[in-house]
Amino acid sequence: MSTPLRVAVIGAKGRIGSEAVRAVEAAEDMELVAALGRDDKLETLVESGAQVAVELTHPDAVMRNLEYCTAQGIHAVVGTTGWNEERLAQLGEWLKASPGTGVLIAPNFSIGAILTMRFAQQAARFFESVEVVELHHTKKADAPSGTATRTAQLIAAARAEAGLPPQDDPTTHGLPGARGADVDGVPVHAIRLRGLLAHQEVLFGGVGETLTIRHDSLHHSSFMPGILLGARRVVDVPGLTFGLENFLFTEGE
Ligand SMILES: NC(=O)C1=CN([C@@H]2O[C@H](COP(=O)(O)OP(=O)(O)OC[C@H]3O[C@@H](n4cnc5c(N)ncnc54)[C@H](OP(=O)(O)O)[C@@H]3O)[C@@H](O)[C@H]2O)C=CC1
Ligand SMILES: O=C(O)C1=N[C@H](C(=O)O)C[C@H](O)C1
Repeated sequence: MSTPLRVAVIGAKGRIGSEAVRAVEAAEDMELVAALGRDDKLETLVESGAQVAVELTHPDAVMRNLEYCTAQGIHAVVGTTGWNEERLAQLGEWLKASPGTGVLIAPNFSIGAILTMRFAQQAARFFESVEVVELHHTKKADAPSGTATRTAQLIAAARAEAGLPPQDDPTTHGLPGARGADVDGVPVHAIRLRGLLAHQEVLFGGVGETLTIRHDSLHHSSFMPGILLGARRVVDVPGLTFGLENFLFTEGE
């Protein structure tokens, strides 16, 4: 049997982090070498010999953690949200200074959510209207979700590629926010409700018909196969990979 992959989890006491700790412990080809909470030192990652850090913390913490990991040549699988162009550019600089290190940022690790994005991308060019509704638990720090933002960006790119005009919105009266956030011309609505975990609907409208693509993550276990796959693959893919689909689909699929 080959040597197990040495994996650490940062944010190990959180909702998804605690599930990731259990998943890594249960994986036969991995060894959990560190489980870091807010008060633990990042130096533990080096001391424990971690090859991959799974980063599942908070948008306020993720950059500091990744600066450390990339400087130390520790690969990272990142589920934490809150990404924008500026943050990605900064991460790109750190990776440039650390050739050979791989970072995977996955707005969503669940296969259903990745397929939702893919199907939405495919459907986008056929419909005049599209809106995204994401629904999450009440403890979520960011809105709209990373998944909804990514979904809207992919839809907008597909519409632009197909030569579709911007969506017409005749709203001139009402309350600010009623039409949601504008992500590249796609309205995105964020709902926070007790009892929910992570859910998304992509609603398309055309002449006399609508199409709704819906995904529900009912438990944090839905994210685990994606995290484990990311950890196995990221060690062989230097630089930044954005989206788990890059490790799931073959070219042209
Ligand atoms: N990509 C995906 O598929 C998924 C992504 N997520 C994302 O993962 C992130 C975490 O979500 P969730 O588990 O629900 O959040 P939680 O608040 O439950 O967990 C975050 C954990 O990180 C800890 N933490 C905060 N700062 C640091 C730090 N500097 N170092 C180490 N640990 C730290 C927190 O500690 P404390 O408790 O002391 O505050 C907490 O235990 C979010 O950005 C969320 O959107 C979530 C699910 C799926
Ligand atoms: O905070 C969460 O819970 C989730 N965050 C990710 C996101 O913002 O898209 C993934 C999933 O929706 C759960």
